[in-house]
Amino acid sequence: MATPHIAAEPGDFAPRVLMPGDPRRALRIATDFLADARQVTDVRGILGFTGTYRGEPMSVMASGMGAPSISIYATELFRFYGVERIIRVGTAGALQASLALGDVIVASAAHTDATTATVRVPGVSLSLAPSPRLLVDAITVAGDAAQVGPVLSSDYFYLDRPEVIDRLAALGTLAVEMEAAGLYAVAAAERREALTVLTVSDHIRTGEAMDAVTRETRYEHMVDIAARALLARPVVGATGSA
Ligand SMILES: O=P(O)(O)O[C@H]1O[C@H](CO)[C@@H](O)[C@H]1O
Ligand SMILES: O=c1cc[nH]c(=O)[nH]1
Repeated sequence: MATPHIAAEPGDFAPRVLMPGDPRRALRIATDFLADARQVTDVRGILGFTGTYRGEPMSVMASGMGAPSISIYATELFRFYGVERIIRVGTAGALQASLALGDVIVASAAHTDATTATVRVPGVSLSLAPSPRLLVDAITVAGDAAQVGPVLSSDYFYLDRPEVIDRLAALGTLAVEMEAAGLYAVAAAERREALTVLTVSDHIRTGEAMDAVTRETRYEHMVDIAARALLARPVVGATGSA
């Protein structure tokens, strides 16, 4: 069995998946966090691994960048590989002075300029949000170690729109990234669970930024929160997740 974008067999993925954008971060997370990790797919260089975390099966798979890319992988994992729960573990640019490089954000909602909010129900802009129970689990696990709030999932990495950023920041938006909204829309459509946890890699206000290697490697705190939230409740099936 293979899908157009994943070359794995049935049972190759665990019901719980960590999903960074970067395939190299996926490899590092599998190596650092999972026991007995084995590679299960590498189509287009989008690496996926399955092993165990604290004795429970868990997978790590990259999403690539942007809503179209994560929508493909999340849909195929939910629809064809029995995945029940995905937590994106990504990087983001901070919009608020309260955030510093390396801080962790739990994305309780995702504003977006992508069509993913408006294409599914004509005339309606969907509220794109994580699974409430997964959100509560992550907040409980993180305690004071993460800020919780809305993010902007943008289709644009390079687009100078200070007025948009200012307005979103004034509305309490914590940071900008590119995939949370796409993931939340797919999870709603497939009736599965999803959440996004982010590490601040740069600051839109101050111009501070991690270099590429630090961005790839500084994920321990974020992944620890995400992996423990994934495990917080048993997985009992698509419509009856505990
Ligand atoms: O570090 P990742 O998870 O890829 O996330 C962020 O980094 C990429 C842009 O550099 C986008 O994918 C954005 O969402
Ligand atoms: O999408 C992203 C990710 C990190 N920083 C940004 O400014 N945008």
